[in-house]
Amino acid sequence: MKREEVLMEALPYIQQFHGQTIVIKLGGHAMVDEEVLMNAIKDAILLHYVGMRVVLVHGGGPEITEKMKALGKEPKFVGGLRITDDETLEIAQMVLVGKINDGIVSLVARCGALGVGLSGNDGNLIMAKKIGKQKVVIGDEEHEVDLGYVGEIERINPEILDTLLKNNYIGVVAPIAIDRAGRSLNINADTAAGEIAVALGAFKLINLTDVDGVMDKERTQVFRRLRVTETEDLMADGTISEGMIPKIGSCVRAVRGGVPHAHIVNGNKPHTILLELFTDAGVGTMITE
Ligand SMILES: Nc1ncnc2c1ncn2[C@@H]1O[C@H](COP(=O)(O)OP(=O)(O)O)[C@@H](O)[C@H]1O
Ligand SMILES: CC(=O)N[C@@H](CCC(=O)OP(=O)(O)O)C(=O)O
Repeated sequence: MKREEVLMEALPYIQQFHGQTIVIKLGGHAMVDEEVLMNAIKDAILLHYVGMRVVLVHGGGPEITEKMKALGKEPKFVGGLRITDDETLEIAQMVLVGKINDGIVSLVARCGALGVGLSGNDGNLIMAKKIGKQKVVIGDEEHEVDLGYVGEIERINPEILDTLLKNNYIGVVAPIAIDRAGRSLNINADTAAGEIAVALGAFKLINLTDVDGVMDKERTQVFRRLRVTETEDLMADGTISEGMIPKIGSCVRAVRGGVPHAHIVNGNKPHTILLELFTDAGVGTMITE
């Protein structure tokens, strides 16, 4: 395709997206490779300059795990959620808020835009309550495990993000929430991104991961478009498993909550966000109601 044709193919999308809000979840694996992260941020900045209101919600699970191990702590998960004691919460806050969030804001600045870093504590952005005890089956026996300082989201107060977006900043959000008593809780970043997309009335939620999208059971083909009911069938027959479950969960929450499209794309390949949004064919999976 000629260069002018590529640009003209993007025009109707640019017109449609202008002034709309987009929430991009940066997956934990992208966080350990600066080049991968930089490519995603460059795409986000292009979206910002074509007039979209951009919010980046990041993970950092692999880095929290690494830091815990370095400090002699063994990471444990129940249903994909990290069991979080006092010390783990401190490590998670250090890694997510102190390191990763700040690092992303710096990269945004290096790419020529202004980012503001927030955790869910800021302006009561993400309010949550402790999940508490969860049932797990070990062998033949059912046990109850207390997840500790892990939160389930009760409410998003998007005013602080709205204020930043209105003033032309890119919002960068770490997955830490605050409870009613003002204590911090660790929350899953996919869930946070879905809830924030709903609360902001976003036009799109993009979830970046390490595969090309939602794939069939044999992992040979990517589904380009899926309806919520189809994702439910793929969950029921085990096609969607492991780390893909919370991603689909947050996409389903988002589209059910009024976000017209949620996308899952490969963050390890350069500029997949732009190719998914600005080309007719797309490159990942688009989920709609
Ligand atoms: N149907 C599916 N299609 C694609 N990937 C799947 C599917 N089911 C499970 N997965 C797994 O989900 C993983 C993505 O989740 P995860 O590793 O948690 O990503 P991230 O760290 O980017 O948040 C993929 O690498 C893949 O192993
Ligand atoms: C409660 C819980 O599990 N919180 C996550 C927060 C980070 C996250 O979600 O990071 P990814 O997107 O990289 O998985 C954790 O501690 O790993």
